[in-house]
Amino acid sequence: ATTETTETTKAAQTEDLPNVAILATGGTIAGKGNSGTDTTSYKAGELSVESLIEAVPEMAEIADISGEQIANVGSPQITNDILLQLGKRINELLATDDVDGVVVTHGTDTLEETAYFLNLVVKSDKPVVVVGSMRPATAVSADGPLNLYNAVLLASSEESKGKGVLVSLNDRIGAARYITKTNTTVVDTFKATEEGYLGRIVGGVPYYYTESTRKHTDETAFDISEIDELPQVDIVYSYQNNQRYMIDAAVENGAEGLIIAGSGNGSLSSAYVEGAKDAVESGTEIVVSSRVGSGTVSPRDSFMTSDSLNPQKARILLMLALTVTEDDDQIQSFYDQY
Ligand SMILES: NC(=O)C[C@H](N)C(=O)O
Repeated sequence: ATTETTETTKAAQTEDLPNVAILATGGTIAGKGNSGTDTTSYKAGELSVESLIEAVPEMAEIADISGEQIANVGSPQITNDILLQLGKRINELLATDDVDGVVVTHGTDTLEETAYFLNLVVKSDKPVVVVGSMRPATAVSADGPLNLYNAVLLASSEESKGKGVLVSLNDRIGAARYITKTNTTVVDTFKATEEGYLGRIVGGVPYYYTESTRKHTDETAFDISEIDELPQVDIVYSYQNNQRYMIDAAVENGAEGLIIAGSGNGSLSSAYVEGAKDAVESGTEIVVSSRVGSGTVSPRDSFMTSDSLNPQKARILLMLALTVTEDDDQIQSFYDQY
């Protein structure tokens, strides 16, 4: 009888655990190097989602975990098609009562782009946490396993609900809207220098302190459920002596939108201004962002501006904006709100 009770209690406990789906896309968190000290010449996207889950058995104590392999690539190989597949799958999973939260494992190089995309297209207040690592799984002091555990912890937590898509590495909780990769190699690379983190994880407990003020998830105008292809949006960079052919090439190659990473507060050379004006004439939407890395690009008469979105996130928003409108005022209002 005692055994029976114990088993029933265990079963009840398991039922009570939140269900977290881990969707794996590759990256260094699934990377393998040749030695424990190889932290730069390893191969990203090698380990399967099953191996990632097996490496952290402690996760089973806080959640019922399931795994799905969406892709297994280094994050520079993440395409619009993968973004759409991932966004749709997350919406499908979160629409059921069987999934309480989602963790996406991802390479860190373009992680903020995927996180911001999901922040704009996930239609649920359930937690979605994007996680990566800076050291491959084979490294001495690999950071992936604890980052993954923390991501599952956040995805299982009631407190994480309604905060938009979260990014967690290095015991920090970041908002997809604000966080960016700031260092090529160090573990402490994801930062939001102006807005800061939403919180941190201490001794297995999430502590939240702030929230993003920008609209996200079910508050946005975007619905990808019927979308099979995103519009082509490219980025050109500002530098001294730049020539307009960079812009012309993007237009000739079919860019429906173009982000210009301006210098300073979005300043542009005369060559870029001329190129951009002609691009607008030929139907390409131009948004000016900044190469500086932080700060808001102030509104201007001639072109739309990206608010405080860096060029790579400004691109994500313009792709989605172009799925609903070509009206500059409406697109600008998305930059002001999201
Ligand atoms: N730390 C990382 O994950 C970097 C890797 N190259 C990637 O983005 O896939």
